[in-house]
Amino acid sequence: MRLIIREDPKTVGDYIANYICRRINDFAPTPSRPFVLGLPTGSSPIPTYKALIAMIKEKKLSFQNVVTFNMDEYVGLPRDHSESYHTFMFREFFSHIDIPPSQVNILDGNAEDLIAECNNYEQRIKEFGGIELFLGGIGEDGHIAFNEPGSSLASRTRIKTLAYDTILANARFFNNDISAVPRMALTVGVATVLDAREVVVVVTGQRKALALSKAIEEGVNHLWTLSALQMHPWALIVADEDATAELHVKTVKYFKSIERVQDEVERTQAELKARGKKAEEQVASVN
Ligand SMILES: N[C@@H]1[C@@H](O)[C@H](O)[C@@H](COP(=O)(O)O)O[C@@H]1O
Repeated sequence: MRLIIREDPKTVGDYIANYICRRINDFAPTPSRPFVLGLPTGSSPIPTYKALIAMIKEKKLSFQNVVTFNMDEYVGLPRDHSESYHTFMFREFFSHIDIPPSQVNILDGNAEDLIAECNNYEQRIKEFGGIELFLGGIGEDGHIAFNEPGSSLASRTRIKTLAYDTILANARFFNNDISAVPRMALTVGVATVLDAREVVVVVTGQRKALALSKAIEEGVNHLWTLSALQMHPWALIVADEDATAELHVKTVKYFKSIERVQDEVERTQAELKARGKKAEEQVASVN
């Protein structure tokens, strides 16, 4: 697992947006081979969405051949409610970009048969060949998507009862009226996230600091479901300085040094490549 630390939520968002932009452009998606991207809601990914919107407007990136799968949705909240995740995604992201709405997948928390809705979601992900990159956020209790403490690390898309802590945390979106926060949600499972070929998680703010330390400094544990990321072969967490408040100084220094060395390696590789190209050109001009 890699941990990248940036100054604040804005620079975290810029880093992740650049990262996703590079991945999608390198993948060079086409209609028959789209880039399949998993997406979260919450306040943490908003700076990433803002930066991606700017890149798409500047034509550095396109979502024409991107298919998205959102992580979760409340059960029983009307789809057009201002706090449904469906409304959130269109308000904060999809309405501002060039993605055809038919390529957006969001769980339907009002489906007549919620179990069938969850199973079909897993099936649809499979039909697209799996998720290439899953972007996630976390709750204060370390939950990824709505995989609350105690969720099976082998879980798949299903109905989940929300933890009281999550209901309290999300009341801020419902005029601080706890009774207005839905009690249940549909969510991809921990295993659904781990199945993605790459996972990137945004963690910002001091209120996420304990969760971050539990997830990366301690063992894999179902009480902090983000920790399951330790089992993933290609996982990246991008955090701001505030979110590192509970980490050991040694941990922060370690991950910062890894980034420095990685930068050096990449610079050297680029220099060698450029030198090789120049030599090739010289040989070609002599011939
Ligand atoms: N189900 C969502 C999570 O997917 C999200 O990561 C979390 C964090 O939200 P915020 O980024 O606003 O702290 O909120 C909810 O619980």
